[in-house]
Amino acid sequence: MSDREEQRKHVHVACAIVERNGLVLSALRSASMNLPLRWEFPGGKIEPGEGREDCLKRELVEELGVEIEVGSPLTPATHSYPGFEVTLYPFLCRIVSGEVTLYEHSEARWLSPARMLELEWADADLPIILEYQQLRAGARG
Ligand SMILES: Nc1nc2c([nH]c(=O)n2[C@@H]2O[C@H](COP(=O)(O)OP(=O)(O)OP(=O)(O)O)[C@@H](O)[C@H]2O)c(=O)[nH]1
Repeated sequence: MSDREEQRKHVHVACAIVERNGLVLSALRSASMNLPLRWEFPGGKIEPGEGREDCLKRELVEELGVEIEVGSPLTPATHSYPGFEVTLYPFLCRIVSGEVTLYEHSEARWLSPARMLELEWADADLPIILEYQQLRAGARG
């Protein structure tokens, strides 16, 4: 690996696939955020020494004011954006208390899994969405 690649910023992000009544929660990044106006799964950067599940629980309280239960992981996805790389660690989750309140995002929507790709997602999310759609299509048999 060259010095340049070693110095490239790589962020590790836990993200929540929050399910309720067969729908999944998506959140729109606000115009002031990095990757503005792209849809994403709520979550954020894992802090030093923090577990992925603990990160998710913290981020969901900070971003949306909800407490969640963290369930099974899906496959982590790594993506190169201009200027940085990200690895996303997705987990199936459900809300155990609180109402979704937008503290950082500009919009939130509950989507059916089959219609998720009608929105413009952050590029790194695409493999996660495809895996999730297969999982849920399989669950319906
Ligand atoms: N939470 C979340 N972040 C994602 C997703 N997909 C994706 O590429 N990301 C990227 O992962 C990073 C998450 O960082 P973050 O939300 O904690 O922080 P940020 O860059 O918005 O702001 P900050 O650096 O001021 O904390 C962002 O660069 C974001 O663009 C996703 O589905 N959920």
